[in-house]
Parts: sequence; C-alpha cells; structure tokens
Amino acid sequence: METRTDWLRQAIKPLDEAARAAAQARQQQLTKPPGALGRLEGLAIQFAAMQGSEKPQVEGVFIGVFAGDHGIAQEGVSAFPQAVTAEMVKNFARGGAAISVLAKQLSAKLEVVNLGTAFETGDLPSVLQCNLGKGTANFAQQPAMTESQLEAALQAGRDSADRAQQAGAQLYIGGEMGIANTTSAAALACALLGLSPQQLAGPGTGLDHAGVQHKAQVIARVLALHASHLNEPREVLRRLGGFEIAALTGAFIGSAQQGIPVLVDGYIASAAALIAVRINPGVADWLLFAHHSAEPGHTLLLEALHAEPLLNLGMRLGEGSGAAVAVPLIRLACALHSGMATFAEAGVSEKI
Ligand SMILES: O=C(O)c1ccc[n+]([C@@H]2O[C@H](COP(=O)([O-])O)[C@@H](O)[C@H]2O)c1
Ligand SMILES: Cc1cc2nc[nH]c2cc1C
Repeated sequence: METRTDWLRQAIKPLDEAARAAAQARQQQLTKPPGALGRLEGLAIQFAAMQGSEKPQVEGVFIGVFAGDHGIAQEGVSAFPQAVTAEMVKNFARGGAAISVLAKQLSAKLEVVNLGTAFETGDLPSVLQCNLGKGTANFAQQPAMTESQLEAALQAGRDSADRAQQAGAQLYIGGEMGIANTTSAAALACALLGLSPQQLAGPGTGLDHAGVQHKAQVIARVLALHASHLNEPREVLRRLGGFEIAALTGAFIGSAQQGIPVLVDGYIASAAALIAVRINPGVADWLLFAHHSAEPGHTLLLEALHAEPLLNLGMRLGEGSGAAVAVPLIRLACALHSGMATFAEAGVSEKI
C-alpha cells in the first residue's frame, strides 16, 4: 500500500567521486606537509564530494528550528516547565535566543517552525505555523503521535529542506526546541539500539541525580508498554518521538535527497539522524556531526552512527547551536583547501 511517506525511502543523491578524487589530489599538492591540517583536510574533501566541486565553499547556511511540546513532560522528566517551549519560540523570532545570535553572526537564514506548542502567532508572523495539536500525547500511556501527525511532521521537515534548496543553501542545520525531548530522544535510542534507560537517561536541561533516576524509570515503563511495536524505525518514531524530532528526521532525509550536506547538532538531533539513517541508510553519506553534547547518552548515539564530531565544548543547548558554532571551522577548512597555493605555484620544494 502506498502511504504519504513513501518519499522517505526514495533515492539519496550519490556523492561525486570524481570531485572527491580531484580534491584528494589537490590536498597532496598544497604547501604543507601531507596531513598537517589534520581533520580539516578530510572535511574539505568530504565537501568536495558532496558539492561536486574540487574547490567547495560553504557560504549559504540554512537553519531550520522546529518546536514541539511533549506529553511526556507530565511525568516530571524535565528541570524546566513545559511553558518554556512556547516562550522560546517567541525568543527565537525576536532574535534573543542563542541560535538567533549565531545565525546572524554566520549570515545564515534562520526559520522557526512551530509544530505544536502553546505559542500563539500574535505579533510574530515570521514563525511558520504547522500546528499538529497541543503537543504529542504522553507516550507513557499511548503512542506519542497519530499516523497523520507523524506524516505531517515528517513533511514539515522535508518542506524546510526544500526551502533550503530553493535558497541555494550549501549546508542544512536542523535545530529543535521541546521541553522533555531528551526523554523522547533517550527512549528512541533505547528502542533502536537495544540499550537500557540507565545508559541513555541524562540530566537534559539540568535534572539532579534523583531526577535522572526517575527519568530512567519512566523510560523503562515506556519501553515495556510499547515493547511489541518497536521493530520498525518509523513506528518507533511515531510511538516515542516528538513533532520536532520527526520534522528533523524528514529534514535530514529531504536534505540528503536534494544533495544538501547536513550538519547534525547534539543529542536530540542525533537521535533524529539515527532514525533517518535507519529509514534510509543512504542519508549517512550526507551527515556531518558538529559536536559532542554534554548529555552523557550522546556518546552512545555517536558511536552507533560511527560519527566523529568536530567539537567537544561541553554544550547541551540544542536549537542547532552546536552545529552553528562548527560552521566557521567548515568554512575555514574549505577556504584553506581552495585558497592555498600548490608547491608548484609557490615554488616550494616538495617532500624528499
Ligand atoms: O542538543 C542537546 O544535546 C541537548 C541536551 C540537553 C538539552 N537540550 C535542550 O533542552 C531541552 C530538552 O531538555 P529536557 O531536560 O527538557 O528534556 C530541549 O529544548 C533541547 O533543545 C539539548
Ligand atoms: C531556557 C531554555 C532554552 C532552550 N533552548 C533549547 N532548549 C532549551 C531549554 C531551556 C530551558
């Protein structure tokens, strides 16, 4: 039977192996000992393969931030009240959030998509409204989303990737905002990786030790409730996910299909990346991992994704902020790769 999410499994754009080879050859000729720029070399080569250009550049950056409320917040799993999700949507739109500042600094396009929070448009029409209801259902009692909510959330992410494509973006960053979404991300990771709640539950926005223990117990109950339905990634997402996590999944798959490199942010974005890869393995070619979040379970998610993040700054904010902070590094890697002289051009003697 055809569903409205058949697009999820459609082909991913192949990488350009000729451009990769050309960039690799160029790296060998630049005026430095081979390998002396460390991981910056591989980064530029990876962008060459993704961009189909021997000399890639990453100027146009598109940031989609998705917000959604979570029914699981009722279980007392966050250090902050649920109202913060909607309050932060306003803050994003008014320019006061971390990601607002970072986007401005990077001259990146920032769009904010409200998928279902207490936020009311009011005087902030710049927030894109894709209202799927007042947040997800409490997945300690029932599936987080209905089938149609899941489809709409995935599509909202794909639409964001389409807008990035139309804007000529060379990099897509997906951010999220959702009080209690580290519980969702942890539950998703447990279900997909067969790990225990003790391994994945962490402080999130700042739970103390007792709070983390309670969160792990809630996740254990959740996994028991849904146990017989956790064999398929899309269904795992519908049952344990959030609107913003599903939107990120759709955005990552959509970006990879369009051939836009994705810079993955922290813990929650990585959970979405894992689902995206489980649904459509080719997505992995288009993912780069920006940073190692301070949320302890991120280590396990990164391992499962064979990811080596660029930075480890102790950040645990979300919003796409860790990814945004890594953009200058990528820009510099590409600038070095494209702008340095070769040994022949500079008249510098090569290795003996
Ligand atoms: O991205 C991360 O690594 C990250 C780690 C911890 C918390 N967060 C952010 O904090 C919120 C979720 O935390 P919590 O404690 O309410 O589950 C949500 O809005 C996330 O963007 C984000
Ligand atoms: C204030 C605040 C800002 C955030 N941004 C992303 N998650 C967040 C959680 C809180 C609590």
